[in-house]
Amino acid sequence: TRTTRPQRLLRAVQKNATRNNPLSVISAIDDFCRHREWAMNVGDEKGFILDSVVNEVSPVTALELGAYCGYSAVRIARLLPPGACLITLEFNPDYAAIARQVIAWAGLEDKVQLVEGASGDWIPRMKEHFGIETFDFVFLDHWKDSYLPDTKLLEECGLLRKGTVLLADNVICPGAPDYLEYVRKSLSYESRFFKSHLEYTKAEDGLEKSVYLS
Ligand SMILES: CCc1ncnc2c1ncn2[C@@H]1O[C@H](/C=C/CNC(=O)c2cc(-c3ccc(F)cc3)cc(O)c2O)[C@@H](O)[C@H]1O
Ligand SMILES: [Mg+2]
Repeated sequence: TRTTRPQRLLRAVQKNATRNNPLSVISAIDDFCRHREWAMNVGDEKGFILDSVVNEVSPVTALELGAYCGYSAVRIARLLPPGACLITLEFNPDYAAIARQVIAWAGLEDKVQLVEGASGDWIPRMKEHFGIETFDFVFLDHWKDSYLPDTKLLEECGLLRKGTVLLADNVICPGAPDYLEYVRKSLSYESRFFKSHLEYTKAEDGLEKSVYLS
């Protein structure tokens, strides 16, 4: 096929969503993925849980690992208080280009800093490059075997503080067993599982919310 799925997803947003209306962008993507082509966005059911955690934390500094097409960046950024910002790391240039346009269509480019690069390279540079002391909220939704190493890297770089909330997608499907074992056994985290379903399907999945206790 000439176009890629992310390109067709972006076209659906530009066709069906209203500029500067994040909810219409979210709905356009959910409709596209439910009725046209499945894509690995966190989706509406798990997205509702993501929204509730973001609203509870009301983060001033937020980090996302893995932007893909920008769906969860729009879900998170639309809820941020004034002056707050979301940094999202995406190392696939094609996905990054789509995500930038989806975020711009939602009118949220002033609240989102999309960084094109690998999380392992950029996490150590958060302080000197973005002036970030610590993150209030981290959403993990990139390669599932990167969840644990990146969490340990965030700890080592002093980017987590007492009360920082980590929210991880897909802890059942595809699964992140080493990450789950770590946050559930470690005395540095208070962890809780939110049962849900794999986006746009009836398959079991869920989110793990882990509060760093330092
Ligand atoms: C190097 C570190 C690093 N640094 C920066 N960006 C990185 C990165 N590693 C990866 N990325 C980007 O993140 C995104 C990857 C996301 C990976 N997500 C799933 O695999 C997934 C799968 C299913 C599912 C698929 C098929 C099924 F049958 C069932 C379930 C459902 C889900 O919700 C899922 O999130 C892409 O944009 C990568 O370019
Ligand atoms: Mg996911």
